[in-house]
Amino acid sequence: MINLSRRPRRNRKSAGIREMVQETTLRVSDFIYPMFIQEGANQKVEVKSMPGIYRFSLDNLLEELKEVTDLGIVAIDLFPNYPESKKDRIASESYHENTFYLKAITAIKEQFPELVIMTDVAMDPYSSDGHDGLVENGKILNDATLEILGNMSLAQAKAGADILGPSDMMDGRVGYIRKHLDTHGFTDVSIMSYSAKYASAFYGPFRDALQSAPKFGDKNSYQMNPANKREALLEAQLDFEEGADMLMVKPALSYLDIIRLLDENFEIPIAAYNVSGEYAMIKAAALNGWLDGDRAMMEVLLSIRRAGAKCILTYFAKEAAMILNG
Ligand SMILES: NCc1[nH]cc(CCC(=O)O)c1CC(=O)O
Ligand SMILES: [Mg+2]
Repeated sequence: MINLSRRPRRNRKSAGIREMVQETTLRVSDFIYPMFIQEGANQKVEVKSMPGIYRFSLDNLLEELKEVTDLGIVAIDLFPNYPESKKDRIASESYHENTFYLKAITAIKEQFPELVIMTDVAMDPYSSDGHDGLVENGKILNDATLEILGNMSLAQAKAGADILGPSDMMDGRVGYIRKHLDTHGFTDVSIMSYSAKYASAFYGPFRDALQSAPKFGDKNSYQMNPANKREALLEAQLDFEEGADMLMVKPALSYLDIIRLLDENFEIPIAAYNVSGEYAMIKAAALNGWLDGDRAMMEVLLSIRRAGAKCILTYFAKEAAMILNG
């Protein structure tokens, strides 16, 4: 026998001990479930590149939400899909009082008053240019976009949103939105800022889901360069100072170091967005029989928590909840 004073395997010798010493845990309430809504009735359309994820009309979404809330999921992030015919340069549909997205928020809140509803603040689903900001001569205008985001935010707050998620990456928008909300009496509406949002290939399936891909160019003049880390600190610092309640890193898996960095530097909750492409990757491999989808899913979610995220926006929310609930 070799004389070893440290045998780490002792802490792995039984299921009980392994559980006892487990450092990071996943809870169903860690998840925010992103969901897609479209206009119409009795619609449930599977997103091709996201098996198991659908675009629902409101009636079917309300049905689905029964299942979602029964699983113990406490929060959703709702994204609208608009037809090309409703889009314009200034995303006017986004703050039109009678638009189906805003009416849906109110209807969901009525039926599920306890459910936390997060909304997306950005122009892209409503923009004929498919960009998150206002386009002029091929350029994305920062300050003119803020005004539109302010209108959109106020409309979503009025509709009943609990948390607004500015995902546009314009400078100064958190402060602008905060002030606009406060001025109109919505001091209780929270902001979860997409603080470090990278220009990523992993948003592909989401843009399929919403038919929201940019009509020209790319998003590199507002979303961050995947090579940069210090810049994430600056973005987070600004959002913190401007009044964000929570900071988000997006995507999650290629940016675990950024999650950790923000968690170590800020005293507000850090969220991570396990994005559409990260979901699609695991689904595709699992459907091919190339890996165990359930195990890969749980491992990935745990890694995001371990890196320091308090909550995780994930399309896996339902499936992971089923496993966690046993
Ligand atoms: N403002 C748009 C927005 N909000 C959330 C996502 C991506 C989410 C995902 O891939 O799951 C995107 C796409 C983009 O920036 O092009
Ligand atoms: Mg910023």
